[in-house]
Amino acid sequence: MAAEQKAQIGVTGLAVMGANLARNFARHGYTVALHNRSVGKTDALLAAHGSEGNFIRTETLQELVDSLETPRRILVMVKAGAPVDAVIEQLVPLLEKDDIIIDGGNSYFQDTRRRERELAAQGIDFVGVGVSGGEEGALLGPSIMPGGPRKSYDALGPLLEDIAAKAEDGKPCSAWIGTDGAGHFVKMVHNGIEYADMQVIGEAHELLRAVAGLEPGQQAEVFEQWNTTELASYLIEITAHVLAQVDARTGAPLVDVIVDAAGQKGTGRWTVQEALELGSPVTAIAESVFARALSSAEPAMRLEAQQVLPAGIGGTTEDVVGDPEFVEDVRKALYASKLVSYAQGLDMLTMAGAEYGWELDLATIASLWREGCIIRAQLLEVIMEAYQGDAAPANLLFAPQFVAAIEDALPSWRRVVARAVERGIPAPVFASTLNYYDSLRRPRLNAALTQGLRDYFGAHTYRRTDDAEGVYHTLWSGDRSEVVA
Ligand SMILES: NC(=O)C1=CN([C@@H]2O[C@H](COP(=O)(O)OP(=O)(O)OC[C@H]3O[C@@H](n4cnc5c(N)ncnc54)[C@H](OP(=O)(O)O)[C@@H]3O)[C@@H](O)[C@H]2O)C=CC1
Ligand SMILES: O=C(CO)[C@H](O)[C@H](O)COP(=O)(O)O
Repeated sequence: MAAEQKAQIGVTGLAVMGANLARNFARHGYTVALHNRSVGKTDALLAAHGSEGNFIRTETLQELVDSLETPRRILVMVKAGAPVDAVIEQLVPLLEKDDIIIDGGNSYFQDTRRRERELAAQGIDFVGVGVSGGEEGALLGPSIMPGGPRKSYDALGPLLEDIAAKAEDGKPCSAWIGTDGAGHFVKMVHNGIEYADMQVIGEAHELLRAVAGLEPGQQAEVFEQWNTTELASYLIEITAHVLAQVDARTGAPLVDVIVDAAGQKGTGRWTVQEALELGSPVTAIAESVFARALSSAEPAMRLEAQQVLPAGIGGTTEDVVGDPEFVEDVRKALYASKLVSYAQGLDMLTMAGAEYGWELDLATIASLWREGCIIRAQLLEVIMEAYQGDAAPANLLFAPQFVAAIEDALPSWRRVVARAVERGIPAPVFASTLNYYDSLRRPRLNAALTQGLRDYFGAHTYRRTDDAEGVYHTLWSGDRSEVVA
């Protein structure tokens, strides 16, 4: 390669994601400058894949900066958190006005907002970009959710759209999401939905075994079949693969030798923390985060619980081994629960848009999630259509096609939750999504009594159903007459 040739994009951080994104850019004809803190990863990438395109090897950030055409585009793919700040701190003195730093990791969106503010003051565009698709997606086409200043997308968009996954209609799964941390926020909620999707699939897996008596290998066939229905999605597809996998060491299903303690890196937890701040009821995501915590936080307590806590099962319910009707019930319940968790996540995006001044377009977001990302699913095509046009539903569940789907699934959904409760099989997402659904449609909620109690012990006041304006208090410790507060 000619020494003076400049790269169109630089990537620093060449672990799984950075290396594969760099290769993806190179495969699309871009010259890519490579940098990693420890040079070993750079050399390993070049040794294994250097022939895939034009790469420029650099050892220092100064070399990386010098190898790029201006305005520079530098993709940072290092561990989220302090490493991102460390890299920015080292890069900034080397950059010029209008250069762009792109953070493609799973950064916390408030960090992204802060970084954008700080760098804008120095004339540098900082773009927080959500990237989903894991190792394979990064190489073959991820879903890309860029935030940051709108003008930065003019310089970045064409590159991102080139390497992004393409939906069935040929549209790239990359589009500008909104200012500052909007891209990372949307990726965070994507991951929250990913948690809920995986948790409810896990609940279905447990019920298929405990109630329907299906072993993992048989369940793999069930999931494979479900993947030909409206449940069709990447996570259902790979569930079939994982359940079919036999452990070479023991001959048992691999899933049975994996320790039942789920890890988490933070994006699900952040989604719930932020939902609490916004007052957004993402119950499916919250239950999923807590289910992972319960599985892993206190193993000794779980062991003791198995010894000391009774099941209290009355023996009124029987297994329905191999019963195709129960399997179909689980499938329909899974679809309904999935719809609710998407509805909750999208509602959270609407609330966040209002809070942070982002004009989040739910049709665009659904369109970006159609391919490339972990939650990609046939359903997202339908969700995208539901939000297109002027008559977008206030809640995803109100879209006519989903009202009909839920109506069809409801008897199954209720049977599955009832069966899980009767049998003492945990199904927090199946149950919490059904509770959300029933709460949403119930004319009166028990919140009225909560308000009465709050007024009783803390004079917190309440509003009356027959007076839209007034705020009232009952003199609970006096004569119990009502006064205007
Ligand atoms: N793995 C996945 O499936 C996905 C990951 N992401 C996100 O993408 C980002 C990258 O993920 P992944 O590829 O898995 O890599 P990791 O999150 O494991 O990060 C490893 C990389 O970070 C670098 N690094 C760590 N600390 C520093 C530091 N202080 N200064 C400079 N470089 C540092 C490492 O350099 P060195 O080699 O020198 O140690 C290495 O290149 C993360 O934010 C992750 O959450 C997003 C989507 C999917
Ligand atoms: O962003 C991702 C996929 O979209 C990553 O795979 C993420 O790390 C998954 O989260 P966790 O490790 O908490 O399960």
